[in-house]
Amino acid sequence: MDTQNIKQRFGIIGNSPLLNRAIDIASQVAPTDMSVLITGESGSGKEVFSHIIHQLSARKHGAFIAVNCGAIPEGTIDSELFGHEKGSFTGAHEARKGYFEVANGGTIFLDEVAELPLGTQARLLRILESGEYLRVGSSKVQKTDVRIIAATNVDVYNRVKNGKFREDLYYRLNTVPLRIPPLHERKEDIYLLFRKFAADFSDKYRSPGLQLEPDAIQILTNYSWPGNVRQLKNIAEQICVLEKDRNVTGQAILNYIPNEAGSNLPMAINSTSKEDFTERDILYKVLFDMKKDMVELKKLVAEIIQHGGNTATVLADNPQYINQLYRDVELPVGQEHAFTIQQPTPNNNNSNNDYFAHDAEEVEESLSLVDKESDLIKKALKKHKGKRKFAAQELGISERTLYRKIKELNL
Ligand SMILES: Nc1ncnc2c1ncn2[C@@H]1O[C@H](COP(=O)(O)OP(=O)(O)OP(=O)(O)O)[C@@H](O)[C@H]1O
Repeated sequence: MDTQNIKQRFGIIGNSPLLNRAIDIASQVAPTDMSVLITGESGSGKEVFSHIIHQLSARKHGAFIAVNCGAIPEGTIDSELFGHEKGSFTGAHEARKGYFEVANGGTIFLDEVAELPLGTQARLLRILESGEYLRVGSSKVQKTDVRIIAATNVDVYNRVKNGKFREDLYYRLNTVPLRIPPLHERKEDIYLLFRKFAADFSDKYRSPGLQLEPDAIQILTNYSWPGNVRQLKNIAEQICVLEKDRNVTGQAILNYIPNEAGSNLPMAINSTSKEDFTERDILYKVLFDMKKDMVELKKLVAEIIQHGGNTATVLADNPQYINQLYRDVELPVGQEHAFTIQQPTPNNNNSNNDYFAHDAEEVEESLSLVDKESDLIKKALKKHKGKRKFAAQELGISERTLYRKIKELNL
């Protein structure tokens, strides 16, 4: 099947040489049964390519199972992939088939493969080498015939160097590397993709078609698209649904595209929207600090409970809580290092309780952080150009948790 036919069949939009090259490699490797490691930024189309490979292979009538390794908790991943025997761990009331058993004769797509724990990597290597595996809680060797397509948006070799990914597994998976180019390396495809998505969404929502002014096209093309095709699709949908004027100007487009620091967008962003962004930035920072305070407060309360309610001892032993919680507050002389929090009573207005009350207010406000969570995550991802590792660090959560939240919140 030639490149154009593949594009038509799988709904792939784009004409850039880099994209065409990736399609060529996928179609050449598809019938060989070799393992493929697909690399590419978030949202660039790795899963789409895994489907192409499966569908153009002799296994096309077999199962195709996509597993998001980053979203499955470490404690259950072996059982999900390889199955388990009844009673092999608390809660294993029944024996369960794993994906490798279910996909026998087909293909497994292991997305975010770099997130696999080392123990699971050893099991995976065994399957790749001999097709053999053990169910969790069993010593009976099982056999399966599954093709593995793995994908990652991080540099797996870097993980190898840091001892987080097995080198032998890396080479075994990477028999054929397939790189999906990010949108900023195929700018000529951006407008094409936008037009296709906008037309599809106009159909779906029965809204009139969109026309882009030249400056709007230029802005779309110059934007860096850290979330790649997925982000472009989301923005096309938003514009399609929200934009009243179907003749979309550059200024209108700017309302949908995140502001880029050191932006190379061709239009000057007017001063009001710039100010808005700055205010929003400050708000995010405040919310983020409040979330950190919440965590510190929770730790502090837990410590106090563990110490039978002896607040003074806990505070004296843990000055870091006070430093963190009261970093922006000038404490009264003599109380910088330790003070007791008394039970607040309606008439008790002493200075210690003022602090307590002050914090209680903040805690109350910070409850709304649940609603702000998705905004914060988006903001962190934008700030770190879609790099989940750094966004997770900034948010103070693990990369795995961030990954789960992105899926949960449908970001
Ligand atoms: N060239 C393309 N033409 C049309 N649609 C595309 C193209 N590439 C990707 N898409 C669409 O973009 C979205 C994201 O693609 P996909 O899920 O394959 O990305 P991914 O790289 O696997 O993402 P992640 O890193 O989050 O796992 C999907 O809706 C997919 O259909």
